[in-house]
Amino acid sequence: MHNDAAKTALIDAGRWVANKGWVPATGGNFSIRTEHGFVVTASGHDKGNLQPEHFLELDAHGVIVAGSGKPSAETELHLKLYALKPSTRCILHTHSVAATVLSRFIQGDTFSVTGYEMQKSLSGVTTHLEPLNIAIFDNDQDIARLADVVAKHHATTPVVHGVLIRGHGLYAMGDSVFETRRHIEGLEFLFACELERIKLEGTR
Ligand SMILES: CSCCC(=O)C(=O)COP(=O)(O)O
Ligand SMILES: [Zn+2]
Repeated sequence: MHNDAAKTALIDAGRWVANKGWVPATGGNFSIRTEHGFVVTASGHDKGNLQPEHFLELDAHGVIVAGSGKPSAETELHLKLYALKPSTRCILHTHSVAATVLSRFIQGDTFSVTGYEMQKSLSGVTTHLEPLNIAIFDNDQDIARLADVVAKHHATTPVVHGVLIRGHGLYAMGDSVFETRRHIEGLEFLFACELERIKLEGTR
């Protein structure tokens, strides 16, 4: 994808996730793999009202080649996820209430669900009968260190659709902007269902 098309797609995605209430208070950051590198949101902007000047262009090594301001504080995690899964073309990071609360409530290192038809919104999933697992990592203000922890985990348990960062939010990934948006929407539906279920019946 060309840089300008990437920015347009991310502006549109930002408006969409903001309308869902998933990027409050400048939370969240977005990126696309382009022909020659990456486009990533600049730090600190309202992700629901992005403008073309709110992006930086990076080369294939993650070095800034165009744009002003600072790249997202979480750029290193985006770059690591692209490196871990080379088919990934778009990463959208969101801060929904459900992802934030559930990732704190779950004490283990995995959000695991079975039995929901919506699991099939995630690429490669063909049945509600098998567990869908999303890894949860403890939040860390040292993003390089957090990215290394994700990479270490990926060596044994590959990251496929995204990861949760505890008390922080969701990183969803996909082979296109459309797929990443579908993964966010599907995962957020599953998070919301699990929160409702836990409220009704506890963790059983
Ligand atoms: C305002 S929420 C704290 C920062 C954060 O987690 C986030 O997603 C936004 O950071 P950025 O540097 O990309 O604006
Ligand atoms: Zn964040």
